[in-house]
Amino acid sequence: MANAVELRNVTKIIGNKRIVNDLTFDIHEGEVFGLLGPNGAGKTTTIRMLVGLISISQGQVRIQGFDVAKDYARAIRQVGAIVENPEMYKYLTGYQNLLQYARMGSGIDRRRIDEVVEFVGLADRIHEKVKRYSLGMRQRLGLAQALLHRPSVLILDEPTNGLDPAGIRELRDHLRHLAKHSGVCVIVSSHLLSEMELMCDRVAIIQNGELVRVQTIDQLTAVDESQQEVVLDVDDVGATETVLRTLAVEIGPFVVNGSTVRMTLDRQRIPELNRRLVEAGVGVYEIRVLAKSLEDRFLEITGG
Ligand SMILES: Nc1ncnc2c1ncn2[C@@H]1O[C@H](COP(=O)(O)OP(=O)(O)OP(=O)(O)O)[C@@H](O)[C@H]1O
Repeated sequence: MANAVELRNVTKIIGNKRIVNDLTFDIHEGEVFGLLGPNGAGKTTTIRMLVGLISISQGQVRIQGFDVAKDYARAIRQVGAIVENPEMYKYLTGYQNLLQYARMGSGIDRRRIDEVVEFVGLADRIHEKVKRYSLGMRQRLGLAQALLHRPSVLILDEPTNGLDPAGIRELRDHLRHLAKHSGVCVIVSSHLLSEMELMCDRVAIIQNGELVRVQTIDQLTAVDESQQEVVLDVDDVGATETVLRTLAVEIGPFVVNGSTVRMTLDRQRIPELNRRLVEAGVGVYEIRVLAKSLEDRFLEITGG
C-alpha cells in the first residue's frame, strides 16, 4: 500500500522538554490508523505537527510526498482535519456553515456540499441552526466540513470524545467507509484501546512522547497462548501443589488461595496438568482460563 503520510524522526521540543521524541513510521492510503496512548502521551502534539498548527522541532513529515515544513500549501491541500473543536457559527444553519467554508476554498460547488451532507447523514437536519444540533450532529457537520475539498488524508484528534455509543458507531462506520471505498488515509487518536480496536487497521502506541510500537489491531489483540492465566479449583490443594512442583519447570510460580491455585501456563500444557491431577487422586472442580481484557494487555505493553 502506498504511503500517504511519512514521519521521520519527528520531535517536538518545548522549553527544554521533549514532548514528542523521534517518531518514525508510515501511514498508508486506505487504512484507518490510530495514535494510541494514555493522556499526555503526545498524541495531540503529534497531530498538531502533522497539520502544521505547530512547528516541527526536528525531523520531517511528508504528506503525499510533500514536506509539511517546506511545502506547506501543497501538503495541507491533501488534508482534512478536526483538531480542536471545529469552528461553527451556531446561529447559522449547518448548510450555511458549509457554504461559508466552501467559499474559502476553491472548486467546491453545491453539489459537493450535498454529497458530503448525504454521506454524514445530516440531510434531513442540515437547514436547522447549529445551536440546535446535538454534539453528535455537530461532530458530523465537522466531518462534512473536513471532507468538502476531497482530502486524501483525514486527521481527527480524539474524534469519539463526548459521543454516545450510537454516535461512536456511526462515526466508525463513516471512517471505515472512507478508507475502504475512497482510499482515504484516516488518522485518529484515542486513549481507549477498546475504541481503536473496532475502528483501526493499525495503531502506533505512543507513551511519554515515544513510539512503543506500530502494530496491526489483529497483532495487538491476538491472545498469547503461551502466557495464559489459569485457575484450578480443587478438593486437595496440598496434593495439587505436589503435582505442580513435579511440573515446576514448565509451570513456574503459582499462588494458592483457599481451594484455588493460580498460575501462568502455556495452553498446550493444560491437558497434561489435568491428567496428572487426576492420576494423583485430586478432585478437579474447574480449570478456568482467565481472559485478559484488552485494557490489561494495553497496560502490559505500556508498562502501566
Ligand atoms: N505548549 C506546551 N508547553 C508545555 N508542555 C506542553 C505543551 N503542549 C503540550 N505539553 C505537554 O506535553 C505532553 C503531551 O501533550 P499532548 O496534549 O500532546 O498529549 P495527548 O497524548 O494528546 O494527551 P491528551 O489525551 O491528554 O490530550 C503533556 O504532558 C502536555 O502537558
